[in-house]
Amino acid sequence: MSIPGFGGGIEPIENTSGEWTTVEVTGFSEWRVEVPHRTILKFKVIDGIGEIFGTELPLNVELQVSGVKYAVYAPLSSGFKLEYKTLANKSVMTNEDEEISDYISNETQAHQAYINLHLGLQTIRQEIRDYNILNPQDVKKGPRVLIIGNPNSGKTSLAKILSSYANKMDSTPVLVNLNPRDGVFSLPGSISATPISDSLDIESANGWGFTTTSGSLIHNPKQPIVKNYGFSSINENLDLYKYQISKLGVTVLSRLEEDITIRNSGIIIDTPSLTIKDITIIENIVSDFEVNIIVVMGNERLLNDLKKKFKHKLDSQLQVIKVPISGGIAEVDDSFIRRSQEETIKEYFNGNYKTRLSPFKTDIDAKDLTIFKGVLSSDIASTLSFLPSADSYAADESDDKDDKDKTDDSLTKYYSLLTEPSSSNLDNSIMAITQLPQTSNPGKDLLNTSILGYVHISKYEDDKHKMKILLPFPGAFPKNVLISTNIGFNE
Ligand SMILES: Nc1ncnc2c1ncn2[C@@H]1O[C@H](COP(=O)(O)OP(=O)(O)OP(=O)(O)O)[C@@H](O)[C@H]1O
Repeated sequence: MSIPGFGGGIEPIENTSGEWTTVEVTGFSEWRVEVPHRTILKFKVIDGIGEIFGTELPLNVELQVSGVKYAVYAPLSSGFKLEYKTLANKSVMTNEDEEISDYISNETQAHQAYINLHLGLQTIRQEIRDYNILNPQDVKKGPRVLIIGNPNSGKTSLAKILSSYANKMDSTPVLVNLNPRDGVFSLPGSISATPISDSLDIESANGWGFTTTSGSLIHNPKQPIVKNYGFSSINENLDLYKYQISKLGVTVLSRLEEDITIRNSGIIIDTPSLTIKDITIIENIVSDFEVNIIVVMGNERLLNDLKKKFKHKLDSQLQVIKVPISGGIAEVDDSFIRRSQEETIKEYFNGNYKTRLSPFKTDIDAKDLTIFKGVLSSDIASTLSFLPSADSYAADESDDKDDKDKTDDSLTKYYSLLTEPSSSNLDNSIMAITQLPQTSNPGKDLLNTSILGYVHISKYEDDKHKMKILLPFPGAFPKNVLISTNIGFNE
C-alpha cells in the first residue's frame, strides 16, 4: 500500500540473494565506506565492537544505509568483524556510480585526538557537576564548545562524535546546528538546538535521527528547538541568520538554566564553514552561546588568527584549540548535498524503511492565510540605506516606546508579506508553521517565534486560491502565521 502524500516515496526493499562480504578491522582502525544514494548498504557487526562517529553499533543486528560516507571505527584493541552486502535503491534515480567504495585504514590519529578531546570535556563536566552540587547558589555551566573549520573538514562528524560519547557517559549536551544547509532533527533551511539524550540514529537520512513529530520510534525521538531561516546558504540574508542565531542562543542558555543535567553537560555547536573573514559571525556565536572552547579543525592559520582576535578573553574565559583533520574525510559535491537534503525532507514526511510515517495530504483555502517570506539581502540592497540596521534594532529591543514601529521597519529587512501567493512562488516548496496565531502584522514576534513544524506545498491553484499541502501528521492545519522558505522539493 502506498503512503499518502509523496506517492509512496519509500520503495519496498527487495530481498537480495547476494552474498555477504566479511570485513575484519583490527583495534583502533576504521572501515571507511562511501555509499551512493542509488545503492543500499546492508551490514551487521558479527563480532567485537564497531562505532560510527561515536555511536556504537548493535551486535548481530542488520542495519541499512544509503547516500552516506561513513567510517566504522574499532574503539577496542580486539577490533570487530562485520558483514555487508549491497543492493539497488529503486527509489532513487541518479547518475552516480552504483558501486560502493571502501577501504580499511589504521591512520586514525585524528579520531583518537577527538576521543581525547571528549575525555577532556567529560573531565570538565564532572568538575562542574561536583562544583554545582557543593555550590547551589553559584552554579556553573558545562563546556560550551564551538567547532570551526574549512568546508569538508569533519566539523559535523566531530559534533556527532562529541555528542555521542557524551551521551554514552550519561551527559546530555545540547547539540546546536548552525548550518542551515543540513537540517539537523529538522529540515534544511533551519537552525536548531537539540538535547542529545539518546544515541544517534545512523540509519536516518543524515545520521542524526527523527524528532517527536514522528510517533513511536526505535530511538528516543529528540526534541529540537527550531528557528526558521529559510535559505540553505548563510549569505542569502546574513542579518536574518545572525538574528536567528542570537534568538536560538537565548533559548539554549535558558534551557541550560532550567535543567541541571543539561547545564552540567554544556553545548556543542556545529557551524557552516567560517573563516577569519567571518569574525563578526564567530564573535556573535561566542557571545550568544557563551562559548568557552573553540575547536579549530586542522587549520593552523585560523587557529592563530582566532587567538589574536580573542586575545582579551584567552585563558580567563576562552580557550582556542586545534584538532587534526581525519584522513578519511570524503569529497562531497553539490549534487550529493542536494540529494541528501531531499532524503532528509522525504524522511521528515514519510519516514524510512524502518519507521514509516503517515503524512497527511489535504487541500486548504489560502485566501485567509498570512504568509511571509524571507527577504534575499541582494533584493533589498538598494533600499537598505533607508532602514535601521539590525544592530540598532537589537539595541532597541528592550525599549518599549515606539517599539512596534521600529520593529515593523526592521522586519522589512528580514521578511516580507507574500501579498500575492501564486503557483510560481509556492509550487513545490517547503513552508514553516510558526507558533504565532494568524495576524497580518505580527511585528517582531515573527522574528522571535520558533517553528512548530514544516509542510510541503505541492500545488497552488491560482484560480481557486487553494493549496495542496502535505502535513507530517494527520489533523487540522494549524491556523498560524506561515513562512514560505526557499527550500524546494519535488515529489
Ligand atoms: N573518518 C571518516 N571516514 C569516512 N568518511 C568520513 C570520515 N570523517 C568524515 N567523513 C565524511 O566526510 C564528509 C565530510 O565530513 P563532515 O560533514 O563532517 O565535514 P564538515 O566540515 O562538517 O563539512 P561541511 O563544511 O560541508 O559542513 C561527510 O560525508 C562525512 O560523513
